[in-house]
Amino acid sequence: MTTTKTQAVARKKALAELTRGVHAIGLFLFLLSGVISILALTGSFYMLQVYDRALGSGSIPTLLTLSGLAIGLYFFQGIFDVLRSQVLVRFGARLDARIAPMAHQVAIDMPRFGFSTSEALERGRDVDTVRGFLGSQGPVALFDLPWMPVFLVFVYALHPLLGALTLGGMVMLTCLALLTEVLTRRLAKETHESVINRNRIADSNARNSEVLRAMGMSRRVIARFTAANADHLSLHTRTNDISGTLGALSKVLRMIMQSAVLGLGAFLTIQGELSGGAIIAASVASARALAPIDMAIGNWKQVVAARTAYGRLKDTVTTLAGMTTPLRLPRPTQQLSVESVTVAAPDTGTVLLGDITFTLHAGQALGVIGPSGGGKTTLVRVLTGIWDPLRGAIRLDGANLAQYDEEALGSYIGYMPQDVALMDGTIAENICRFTDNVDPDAIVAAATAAGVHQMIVRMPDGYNTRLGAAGHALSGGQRQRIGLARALFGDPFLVVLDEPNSNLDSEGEAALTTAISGVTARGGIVVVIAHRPSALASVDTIAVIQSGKSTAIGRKEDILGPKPAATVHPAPAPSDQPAIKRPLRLDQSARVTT
Ligand SMILES: Nc1ncnc2c1ncn2[C@@H]1O[C@H](COP(=O)(O)OP(=O)(O)OP(=O)(O)O)[C@@H](O)[C@H]1O
Repeated sequence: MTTTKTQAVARKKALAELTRGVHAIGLFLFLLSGVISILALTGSFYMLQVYDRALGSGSIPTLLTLSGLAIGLYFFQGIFDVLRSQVLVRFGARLDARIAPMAHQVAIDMPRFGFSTSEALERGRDVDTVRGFLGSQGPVALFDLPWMPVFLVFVYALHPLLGALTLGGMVMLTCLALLTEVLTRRLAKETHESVINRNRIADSNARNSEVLRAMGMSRRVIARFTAANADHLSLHTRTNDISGTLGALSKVLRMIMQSAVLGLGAFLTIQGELSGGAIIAASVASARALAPIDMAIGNWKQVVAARTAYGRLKDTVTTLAGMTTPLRLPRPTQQLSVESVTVAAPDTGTVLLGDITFTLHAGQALGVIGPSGGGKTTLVRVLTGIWDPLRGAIRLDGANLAQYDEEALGSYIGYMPQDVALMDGTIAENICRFTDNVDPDAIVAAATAAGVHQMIVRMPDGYNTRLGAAGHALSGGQRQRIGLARALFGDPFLVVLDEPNSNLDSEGEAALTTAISGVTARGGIVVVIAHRPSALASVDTIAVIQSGKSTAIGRKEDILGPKPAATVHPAPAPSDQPAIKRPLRLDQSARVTT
């Protein structure tokens, strides 16, 4: 079977899994709604019997029997109503438990592809929207809709003219429901987009809290938020105006209908075509026939929101199912090869890095230098699998990164981003990447390799120090050093460090140099991005990346010149860039050999 076919089958299976039991539960609720609708005729039958039988005969026992029967049936109706809402709520909770992990998986993946965190978190809210809807009156109205003919038939049986009047009312209310759908559909989409836009600004403001305070920017960013919020409110108001107006119109129509049925009933009674009880019975039954449409119009906003959210969740599930889980490949031990790699930004498709080729062998350390915006972090993103290359391949021991199982690949790679934001948890949890049943020695070994063990044990709670959101309980340098320990945890084969010394003091820089040497000594590969030359002390190879190209790559001495005899770390060049000895032009396919 081809990969596309396999993925299509997997998507179908995932969708079937997601909707497993939906048909059975749907059928059960449909039938239950039928029973409830039939029981809802109790009031009408009661009226009919009381007027025509009990009052006619003047029999108290008949009246008592009828009343007792009606009360019993009302109780049954109540029990079935409770049962229906409980089934809906439990079904919502089951759906939530099934989808929430997948929605969260997508939410944490989305920012990698240029989506804002508020857009990403929206996926989590989609689950809440669907679950909330299932617990509301919306689905009750939808399940009652197909049973409206029961009441229509009842009214028709009382008198065809009353049936025709009720049918006319149903048609008018259905037209109103369709009009609500047409008028609010586009607005609902725009309102959703305006919420995301407003939340994106709110999210960005909250993230920059310190900068805003220090530079007195609060008033201006609040104004930006207020403008976005005003857009949202205007759309929200328009949507509510439409659904509110049409909702009120449908209520008025229902009341007119109820009176019209009474009036027509009275007319027919005067004409001697209808009994007194039938007037009330017809009025109650016709009101009940129109109630589901009225309720559907009233809940239309939620219906649209739940439908849209469910559509997005279905996409999420099928997309994730289309991804094949690769076989777990053995830990790489030999080499990293970058073969004619071109990288484009996932959101815009702009090419950021073109045709990069090099090979590193076990025990090698590559320093990547170049001006700001040249494409160094972009290289890091493809080396670590954060972004897929547009063309070319990154291979570890010959296997493309895409062939590795994501979790296994993560354990073969150590990555330290430019801005180290640690996670809410303890230092130990952060270093071991939240691994379950971890060997404490492995945590200490990683901290020791990063030269941060002493710093940690000097803290009052040592490895159990809680870091708070984004690790704000630590200084920038401390975060960077713990980030290095996290990158070194489990002795990964490939260690990629993006400007690992930007916040380090001399002690931290020395520890970094030792850590890099440690990785190469145990047969690992290090790629280190550096603006400050001290990070290059223990690398043997240098690549220069500028304007999205690799303009030079080769042995460190050839690119930077021989190391000055008296200094351990090369002195910074005037531009704060390592001085490059050779002109910035080299064969793109230059291979670094050991
Ligand atoms: N997600 C993205 N979408 C679009 N363009 C991007 C994205 N990320 C980076 N870029 C662009 O790609 C180019 C290279 O960025 P990159 O972060 O790789 O540079 P860099 O060499 O690491 O810079 P610095 O040394 O300042 O960190 C820049 O022009 C940047 O604007």
